[in-house]
Amino acid sequence: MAESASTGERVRVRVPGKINLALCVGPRRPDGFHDLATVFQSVSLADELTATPAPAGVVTVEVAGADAALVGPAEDNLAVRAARLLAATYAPDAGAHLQIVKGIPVAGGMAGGSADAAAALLACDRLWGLDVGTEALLDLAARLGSDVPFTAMGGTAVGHGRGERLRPVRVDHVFHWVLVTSGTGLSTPAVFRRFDELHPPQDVADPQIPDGLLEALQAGDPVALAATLRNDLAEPALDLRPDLGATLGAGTELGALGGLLSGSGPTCAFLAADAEHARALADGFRTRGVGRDIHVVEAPGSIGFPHAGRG
Ligand SMILES: C[C@](O)(CO)[C@H](O)COP(=O)(O)OP(=O)(O)OC[C@H]1O[C@@H](n2ccc(N)nc2=O)[C@H](O)[C@@H]1O
Ligand SMILES: Nc1ncnc2c1ncn2[C@@H]1O[C@H](COP(=O)(O)OP(=O)(O)OP(=O)(O)O)[C@@H](O)[C@H]1O
Repeated sequence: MAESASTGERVRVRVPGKINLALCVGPRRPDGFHDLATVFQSVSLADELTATPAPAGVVTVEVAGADAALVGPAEDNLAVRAARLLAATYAPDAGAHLQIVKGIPVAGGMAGGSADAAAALLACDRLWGLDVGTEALLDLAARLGSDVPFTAMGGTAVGHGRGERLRPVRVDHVFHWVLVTSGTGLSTPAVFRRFDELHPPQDVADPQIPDGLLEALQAGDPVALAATLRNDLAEPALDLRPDLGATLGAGTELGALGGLLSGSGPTCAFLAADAEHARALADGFRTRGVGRDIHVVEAPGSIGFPHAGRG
């Protein structure tokens, strides 16, 4: 988890969004999920969640920030569901007001809702004085969604299972990326469904992390990293949203080292050689009028819970 601070009866948590440097998708499982081999990395684009006390059994949410209008009703908010799940499991009489400031694009493939759920778990655990421990929080996180455990950990991690089985990876180098958001979101279940339509299960191999990816990360070598980036959801996402092909093409033309769809999209992520190159790429996207917002970010964007991973 990113930085958090408590002042009296107020707990504030800053929680980063993520990109998947590799998102390798296996066949659909009987439970409807897909086994993944993925490398998650936090980026320096974050939401902020503040939890304050509320009467017993009451959990409310208020959302502000760029994409606030796109977040659905309070009862569907993943942060509210997270706080209610923590209360139901450990503190039935607890209540909280949650205030979220969105910095992560909504429905952008960057795990914004998942990040807020992770932030709510950590903030309410502190607010209510529970101290349930990292393993228990990660268990609850996995029940809320496949991306929630990683957003609770932050940093860099290899993910297996449906993305909830995590192994943290130590990365001492910073990589520079440009994120190009889209004016219209993409539904994660719809992208996985199109993957199934395009790939009959018998044609889908067990997913593997691309050779050389982790070595490139640990060597701090963006050129080598660019050669290993992979997202198996790009094909179905581009099938649903052919306009994203132009965004990815613009990145190649502007000289990005590599580019890929972030998660299930539609945000596209472009790898730069260094901070100056990232700023130049961002200027290029702005000049061409590509995408909705252009963000220059660093990855990994935060340090996670120490020793939070599970094999
Ligand atoms: C695309 C990624 O963001 C990559 O990290 C994640 O795989 C999606 O994670 P998420 O949004 O937390 O997804 P969940 O809320 O767990 O699941 C939403 C839906 O996505 C599909 N889903 C998700 C994860 C997975 N490993 N296989 C799937 O098929 C399922 O249809 C599921 O009903
Ligand atoms: N706290 C929240 N922040 C943003 N979206 C939320 C939140 N709670 C629920 N949602 C809903 O979840 C849906 C997906 O939004 P989200 O921003 O999490 O997508 P995403 O980044 O594409 O997710 P992922 O990368 O995990 O697949 C949207 O329809 C949104 O209304």
